[in-house]
This record gives sequence, structure tokens and C-alpha cells, in this order.
Amino acid sequence: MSDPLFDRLTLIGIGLIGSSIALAARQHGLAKEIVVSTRSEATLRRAEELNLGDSYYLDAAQAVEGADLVILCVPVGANEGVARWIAPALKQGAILTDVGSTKGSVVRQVQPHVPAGVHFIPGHPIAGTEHSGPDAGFASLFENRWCILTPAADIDPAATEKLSAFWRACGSNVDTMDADHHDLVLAIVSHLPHIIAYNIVGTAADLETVTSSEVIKYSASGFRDFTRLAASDPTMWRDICLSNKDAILEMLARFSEDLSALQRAIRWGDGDGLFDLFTRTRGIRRSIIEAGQETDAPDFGRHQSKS
Ligand SMILES: NC(=O)c1ccc[n+]([C@@H]2O[C@H](COP(=O)([O-])OP(=O)(O)OC[C@H]3O[C@@H](n4cnc5c(N)ncnc54)[C@H](O)[C@@H]3O)[C@@H](O)[C@H]2O)c1
Ligand SMILES: O=C(O)C(=O)C[C@]1(C(=O)O)C=C[C@@H](O)C=C1
Repeated sequence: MSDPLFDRLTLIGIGLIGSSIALAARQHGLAKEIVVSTRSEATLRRAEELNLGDSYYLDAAQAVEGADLVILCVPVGANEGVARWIAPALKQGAILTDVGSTKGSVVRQVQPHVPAGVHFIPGHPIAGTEHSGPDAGFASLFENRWCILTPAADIDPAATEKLSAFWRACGSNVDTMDADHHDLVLAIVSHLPHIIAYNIVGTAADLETVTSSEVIKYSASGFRDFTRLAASDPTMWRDICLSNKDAILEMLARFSEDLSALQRAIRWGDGDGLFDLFTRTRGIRRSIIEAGQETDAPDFGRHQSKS
């Protein structure tokens, strides 16, 4: 157990990520007091039943009063409204951060509302599951995962270091980078795989010659992996697609070109070309495993949300 890094931590939004932060902060003793706020009364009551915090508010502005760390854990499209709401109540010297999967849009939407004297440091833990809601959280979610922070050039390095220490205490490795670069990298490693999964599962669902019961009955592990990603929260992924539009379209264009090349190789029986590509990609998978970033067979079913 570490010494508390913060006196009062406020979490706005208490779904998968908010509840996992609450549990990790509690387990590692990172805050003397955890305040929870969310917009729906039912979710707030559920968070209370799960004992995720010490106090609970529907009013986000009340919830941030006196907090020295405020973490926005809402879908990226909701950040601006929340920022506008809480801005007048933020304490001088507080650190304000978020966990959104995209960073450029969060900066553009939140920064204009941040009062002078508050340190706004956008963040993104690269850890999650396809489940959502307060029941889905677990304290070890961030262990051995990366958390990317995208502080602006004029942010006090001591504030960035304090937030980094928080994430390290949750078990994460911390990197800092520019928000736009984050969005380009995440477009290929996270956003595109989800979009492809939504698309392939949609294609299977629309087939006329293969029935949906056959898709369910014979789905082998490859297709099942896609269905896990395609079961992710629709609001979250709608917001990601809308807020990281340019980087996603750029990666989709490259993907389409490469898919056309693959299509050509199959059409013309280019076995060598296929073998070379599959050998190269197998190497990437092996590098991921060697780097300790592989999470085969996680029992995420245990953390399934009821809400
Ligand atoms: N799920 C993942 O794998 C994952 C991983 C890393 C980052 N993220 C990011 O974390 C954020 C939260 O994702 P999650 O998976 O925890 O989602 P979730 O759906 O489990 O939880 C979202 C929470 O936000 C609340 N909420 C929604 N709109 C709100 C508003 N206007 N005001 C107050 N509360 C509001 C909901 O009631 C809920 O408590 C998103 O920005 C997402 O991009 C998600
Ligand atoms: O493992 C999963 O289910 C996830 O989709 C998690 C995942 C990812 O793509 O790795 C999804 C979105 C987040 O912003 C970060 C992590």
C-alpha cells in the first residue's frame, strides 16, 4: 500500500474504466477519499451498492469541489458538457485528466473551459474489455498496460509527474506524447481493429446464403475474437469514430489499398506473396508476446456488466 498521492479523487462517470480506477485507487491506497459522480441515478446507486466510493453525487460540480484529482471517465463525446459544468467548481491547483480513447478532440473540447491554475493533462489507459457499466470494473485492469498522457507544452512537469505516479501505482507503464500523434497511433492499433470487427460481424449477420444460426453454431475462434470486439459499447465507439475521423479515414484508406493487394494475390494465385505477408505478420504477433503485451484467454466474462 502506497501513501495516498491525493486527498480527494473525483471520478465523473463510473462505468468500466471509472469503476476500475476506483477499485485500483482503493486497493493501492492512492486517495484518502473517493468521490463518484454520474448522470444516471440508477448507475450512481449501483456504484454505491458496489462500495466504489466514499460519497456519491448526481451534480458533477458539487462532486469536484475540493478535489485535487478529477478524472473524466465518460464517453469522449460527453467531455465538453461535463467540463463546462464542473469548470467553475474546480479547486485551484487541481489536476484534471480524462481517460478518453481519443485525445485531439478532448483537448479541443475541454481545454477552453479549464480555469487558470488548474492543470489539465489528458490521458488514456490502453486497457479495457468489451464490457461496460459499474459492475464491469476490476482493480487489476491497468496492470502491465500502457497509459498515455498528452500534456500541453506549458503544463507544470510536477503535475504530470504526480499523475504519472498515480498510473504507475495502478500498475501501468506511462508514456507521454503529442495528442495528434496519439490519435494516429491509436487509429491503427485500436480503432481500426474495432471498426473491422464491427464490419465483419455485420457482414456475417447480413449473409443470405449462410444462416445466422450457422454463423453462431460453427463460429471458430477467429470469428469469435471478432465478435468480442464487436460487442463493445456502441456509444463509446460511435464517439471514437466521430472524434478521430481524420486519422481513422487515413488508416482505413491504407487498409483498403492493402486489402485490394491481398485480393489480387488470391485472385492470381500468388502463393509466394501470400506466404511472405503471413510470415511478416506472424513475426509481429511474436514481438507482441515477447514484449509481454499479449493477453490470451482472459476471463473477462467474470466482469460482465449487469447494467
Ligand atoms: N472500454 C474500454 O475498453 C476503454 C478503454 C480505455 C479508455 N476508454 C474510454 O473511457 C471512457 C469511459 O469508457 P467506459 O468503457 O468506462 O464506458 P462505460 O459505458 O462503461 O461508462 C461510461 C460512464 O459514463 C457515464 N456517462 C455517460 N455520459 C455522461 C455524462 N454526460 N455525464 C456524466 N456521466 C456520463 C455513464 O453513465 C457511465 O457511468 C470513454 O471515453 C472511453 O473512450 C474505454
Ligand atoms: O480489449 C478490449 O476489449 C479493448 O478493446 C481495449 C481497447 C483496445 O483497443 O485495446 C479499446 C479501446 C481503448 O481506448 C483502449 C483499449
